Amino acid sequence: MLYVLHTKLNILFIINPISGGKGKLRIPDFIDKYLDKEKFNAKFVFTEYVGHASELADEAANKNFDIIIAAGGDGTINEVATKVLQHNKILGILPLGSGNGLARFLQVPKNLRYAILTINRLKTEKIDTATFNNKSFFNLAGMGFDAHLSAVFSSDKKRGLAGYVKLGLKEVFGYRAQKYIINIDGKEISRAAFAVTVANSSQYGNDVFIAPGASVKDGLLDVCIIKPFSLLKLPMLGYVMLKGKAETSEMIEIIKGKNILITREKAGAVHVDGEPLQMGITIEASINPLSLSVIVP
Ligand SMILES: Nc1ncnc2c1ncn2[C@@H]1O[C@H](COP(=O)(O)OP(=O)(O)OP(=O)(O)O)[C@@H](O)[C@H]1O
Repeated sequence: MLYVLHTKLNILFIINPISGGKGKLRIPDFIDKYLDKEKFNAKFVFTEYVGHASELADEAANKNFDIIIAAGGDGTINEVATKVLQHNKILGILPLGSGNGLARFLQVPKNLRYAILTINRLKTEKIDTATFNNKSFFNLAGMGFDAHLSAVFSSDKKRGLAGYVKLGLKEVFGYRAQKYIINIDGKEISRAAFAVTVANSSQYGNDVFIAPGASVKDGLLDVCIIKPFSLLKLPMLGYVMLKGKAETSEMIEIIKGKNILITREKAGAVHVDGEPLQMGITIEASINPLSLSVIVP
């Protein structure tokens, strides 16, 4: 949908200063330089703690903001989009995170100037959103090694891709697969798995594809089961994901569905769009088709 404007739209940029590990103090000036002032009344705010983006987005939606921009990574998008969805507003993305999984799927330009010009054009599309128990997610949610790593990463001072890879390699050595019973639209399977990811979109970020065939417009979730593997095969797993070949690899099983119930051995870590949380033994995931308006190129 393309908007034809008679009055200016109020737009709030919620900027996470720690996303992606790079300084962002000059970002408001940069946005101001390229944003179309004929179309928008803009305000900028920096987040100060975990959960702050969600509070700011809720407050803005309750006031008269039409569009709320998440300037950060998937964690920031999660907080902002959850409130945008609740209030039926429009989400925009400036991909300033470490991985930028959803932004990459939507092909929002990584170049900040082009990403701002994308906002100026104001083309929107509806995308699917999903829930993981009572939490909304937009890119990926999961358990197993992914969740363990996101918990360790969140307490690490260094963000960015290099920090993530370094930590991943360190943590993978001590990690043991767990058993899961997974019910997908009424069909039950039992699997030992290194990780179970429920994907709305296709990648963790940085073009590492766990669900290359996933789409935010198909009304389906992709349940991706990484099977237990010998550490000698770790480079192969990396290769398969970087090449977008997870669907044909013997190391990963992918099943599409709408309503997923996962029962695991013990309660503990999960991740929702890369942010660590604790949940119980059973986790229910479901899809809300074409429920969120997002600015796209
Ligand atoms: N001022 C702040 N200080 C510390 N943490 C913050 C602050 N503002 C936001 N956060 C938290 O930062 C976390 C990481 O944000 P985000 O996911 O956007 O970046 P990232 O992890 O670098 O990128 P990606 O998810 O794309 O890999 C989120 O949990 C968010 O709540």
